[in-house]
Parts: sequence; structure tokens; C-alpha cells
Amino acid sequence: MSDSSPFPFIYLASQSPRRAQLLDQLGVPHRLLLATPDEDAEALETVQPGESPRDYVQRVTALKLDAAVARHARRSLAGGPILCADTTVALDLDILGKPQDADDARRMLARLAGRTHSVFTAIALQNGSQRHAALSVSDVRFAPLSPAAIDAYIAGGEPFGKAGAYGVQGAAAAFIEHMSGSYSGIMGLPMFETAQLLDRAGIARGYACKTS
Ligand SMILES: Cc1cn([C@H]2C[C@H](O)[C@@H](COP(=O)(O)OP(=O)(O)OP(=O)(O)O)O2)c(=O)[nH]c1=O
Repeated sequence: MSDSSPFPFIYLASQSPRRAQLLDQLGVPHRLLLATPDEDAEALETVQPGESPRDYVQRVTALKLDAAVARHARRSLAGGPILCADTTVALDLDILGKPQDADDARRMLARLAGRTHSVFTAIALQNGSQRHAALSVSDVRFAPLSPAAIDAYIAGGEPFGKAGAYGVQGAAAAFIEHMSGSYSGIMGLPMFETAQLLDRAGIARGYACKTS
């Protein structure tokens, strides 16, 4: 483990409220480092031809961190480690991003119904000149879903802004027959891997239950 971080907080470069909530759960003081509208965050999330979901999610996370490091420098902010993440749902080798609209959400949920998919969440932390990264992989099996169940779920608004058009932490929990891996990873920030990364970088956590 490296020396303790001199910083009393980290920057979370993510607009996802779930990630902030999970970081709170780990007892890590943080400030948001968000992109401005002129930074085209969506442009980072373009899949390259033939790219596997595993490669994609790690590449996008590294790009998000590059952008966040540049943003931090541009704004002349006080020092502090910077954390980024990306979550991707993959069915076979197809990447399911966030749905564009209700029809897109309906198509994604109909594909996921009655099948097992994978959820990849990559995380990356910049601490001074050092970069640490980790990957969480989970498998989720959905029960068969009727068109009416899918429509009712979409009407509730939950699919929007979420990879694969669902949130494990919401009403979609009722769709899930089985899962293996990391619940928090599926939700957007794998707590075990994040704690390990912070520990490796010497960053204090409020509830510092060390795993090694
Ligand atoms: C599968 C799944 C995803 N999600 C969310 C987590 C992420 O917010 C989102 C995936 O999109 P991301 O592109 O990973 O993250 P984001 O655009 O919300 O935030 P940022 O890029 O600023 O960090 O899907 C859930 O909340 N629950 C779930 O069960």
C-alpha cells in the first residue's frame, strides 16, 4: 500500500446519483466533478467495430478519467484523487447502452427477458501521477416478461439513464430470478473493488474495514 493520501476528499466524476450514494455507503467524502454541457460526454461512449463489452467498458472508463483529469486541471481545482466508472450491459456480445426512448427500452427489455446477461462495471482512479483500475463482472438472469409487464415498467420511467434499460435497485428487482457477482457493481459502482482501489491508493474510508 502507498502512503496515506493527504486529501480529505476525492472527486467523483460522475453524474450518476447511484455512484454518489454507493460512495457515501463506503464512507468516502467526495465532491462532484461534472462535465459542462460543452463537453460531449456521450461522444466518449461510442462502440468501436468488433470491440468486446469487456474492452469497451474499460476503454470508456479510461476516456472518462482522461476527460475528468483535464477538467480538473482546466478549473484549477484543489488537488485530490479522481474516480470514474462506466457500466455496460451485454447480451451475448451485444452492448446495450442507455435507451434513447420508450421503444428502445421496450426492445432492450424484450431481449433481456427469459435470458442471462452480463453487467460490466469498470472503475478507474487517478491519484497524482498514478492510475489504478478494476473491473467487476456480474451475471443476471431475467424471468420471462410479458409485454404488459415491460410496458408498465417503462411507464414508471425507471429505464431511462440506465444501461440495459433497468435498475436492479428499483422495480426491476422483481424481474431478476438469479444474479451472481456484485449487486453494487450492477448498480454502477462495485463496492468491493472500489474499496480495494482506494485502499491501494492510501485513501481513507470512514468505515475502513480492510480486506487485506
Ligand atoms: C444495470 C444498471 C445500470 N444502472 C445505471 C448506472 C449508471 O448510472 C448507468 C450506466 O451509465 P454510465 O454511462 O455508466 O454512467 P452515467 O452516464 O449514468 O454517469 P457518468 O458517465 O457521468 O458516470 O446505468 C443502474 O442504476 N442500475 C442497474 O441495475
